[in-house]
Amino acid sequence: MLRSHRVGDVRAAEAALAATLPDGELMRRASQGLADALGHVAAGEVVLVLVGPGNNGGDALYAAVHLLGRGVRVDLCLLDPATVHDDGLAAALAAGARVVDEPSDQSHCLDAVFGIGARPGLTGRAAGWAEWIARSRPHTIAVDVPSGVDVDGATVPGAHVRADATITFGTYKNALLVAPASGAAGWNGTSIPELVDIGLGPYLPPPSVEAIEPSDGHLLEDTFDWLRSPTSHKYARGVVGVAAGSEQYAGAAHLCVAGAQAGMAGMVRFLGTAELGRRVVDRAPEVVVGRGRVQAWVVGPGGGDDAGDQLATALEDGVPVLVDASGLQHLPESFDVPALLTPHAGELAQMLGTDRDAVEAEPLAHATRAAQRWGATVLLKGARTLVVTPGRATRVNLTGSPWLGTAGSGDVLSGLAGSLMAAGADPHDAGSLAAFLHGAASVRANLGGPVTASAVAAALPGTVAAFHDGVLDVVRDWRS
Ligand SMILES: NC(=O)C1=CN([C@@H]2O[C@H](COP(=O)(O)OP(=O)(O)OC[C@H]3O[C@@H](n4cnc5c(N)ncnc54)[C@H](OP(=O)(O)O)[C@@H]3O)[C@@H](O)[C@H]2O)[C@@H](O)CC1
Ligand SMILES: Nc1ncnc2c1ncn2[C@@H]1O[C@H](COP(=O)(O)OP(=O)(O)O)[C@@H](O)[C@H]1O
Repeated sequence: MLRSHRVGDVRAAEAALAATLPDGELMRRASQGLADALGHVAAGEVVLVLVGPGNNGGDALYAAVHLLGRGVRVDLCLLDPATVHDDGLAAALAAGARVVDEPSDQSHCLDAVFGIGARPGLTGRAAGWAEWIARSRPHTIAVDVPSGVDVDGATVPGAHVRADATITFGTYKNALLVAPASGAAGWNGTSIPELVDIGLGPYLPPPSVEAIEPSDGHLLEDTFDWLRSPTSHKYARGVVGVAAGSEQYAGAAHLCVAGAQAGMAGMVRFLGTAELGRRVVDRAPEVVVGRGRVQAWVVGPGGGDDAGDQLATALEDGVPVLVDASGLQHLPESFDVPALLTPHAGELAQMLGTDRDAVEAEPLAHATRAAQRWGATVLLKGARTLVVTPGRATRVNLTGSPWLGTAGSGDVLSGLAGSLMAAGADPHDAGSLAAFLHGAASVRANLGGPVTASAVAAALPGTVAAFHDGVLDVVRDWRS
């Protein structure tokens, strides 16, 4: 699991760790890690270091000393000479760095303007530097976080640096994992921002945000008891009820069922018109049509006018329910059963009475508001799907690629997540595991190119097996 922490928690952990160490040891570790991560910069090349007023600037100044020792040339732009980290500046100057007034034609840049002490949005010279980076495109590495982003809220309310990569210290910060701020951190293809271990681990509280990784396949056995039982049977695995599809969106029934069949449940029960039921069974003969006992419901994907009635009927069963698409327009005041709501940004905006742009600008805040409002788990679909449950660490999904934004892929996701709930996962685990597997399946189906929702569903069983066996390799393809 990748974990990120809020600034206040990082500062408290740093203080507790620093109290056990000689003065300056933490910055020594951070700057050494930073210099190691800059191993690709060759002797003779020029790095421009943008130096702010605090410890973030200090980290970069000491890293510059290592670079200069390797024959790299270092130019320094100081935001304010009066507030710069004095000892760091003296060390860098003694090692051969030179101070320049403004950026010019340097091919490498180290953004050490602000770190976790940042107030969001750059102004004055710092904003000008961010513009220079956007215009001149030096290869830019952000120190700890890209300057100007909102570190905890993971938003980008004003001018900020867009980096090619970020080297962060001790633990991830929310802005590095969660959109839209993560877009400034320089996710590149299959790689992720680099974490330098400075020994913070034992001092950190539970995370604010976490992300499932390919090595977390143990989560399946942790979550689904029957996986370890030699005597398990289809009812032990659970039955998922799918009320999806309509005359207009008949395909949603197939895709949702395909997702559900690729999940952990032992049986899929379909509820819809007789005609739709016949078509579903034609394509998936394992599916049982009609009412009956289920351990979880999926209601709403591709639903028609009867989505509200279907949701009311499902809720009478007293089992966990996943509500998607048109079902989201008929939410009760609150839920008596565990509930997983799976809107995209437009649907969440409608639920909260705001507009899509507002949700996309602040997805974490809006998903959190909805989770609190309905006392439910909210899975906000998007490039960085969020799963928010009151009282739990938010999960962000880091698998997939932009190719996953294709018609019907949300229907596959809801079937899969519902199937995981029927098989015993709570909404938080079901939503986050489903988002992880769904994204990974899309990349495995066709790394670097288009996929259909059907292809994603077809790749799911193999993805589940590889995850379980600990042999998942490439699971994401992001560029920012
Ligand atoms: N703590 C540790 O032990 C370790 C810390 N480490 C490193 O320290 C970094 C945190 O350093 P930091 O606390 O000095 O804050 P930093 O981000 O450099 O900001 C400096 C000051 O800038 C100002 N300011 C902020 N935003 C602004 C804006 N938009 N526009 C204008 N001004 C703005 C604000 O000052 P103010 O204006 O509020 O007086 C702020 O206090 C951390 O990210 C990591 O790199 C590592 O070495 C490991 C050990
Ligand atoms: N840019 C993107 N990068 C990665 N995944 C995306 C992107 N855009 C959308 N997705 C994923 O694709 C799915 C789309 O779901 P949804 O919007 O409900 O589509 P549909 O209604 O057509 O099924 C979600 O799982 C979402 O997280």
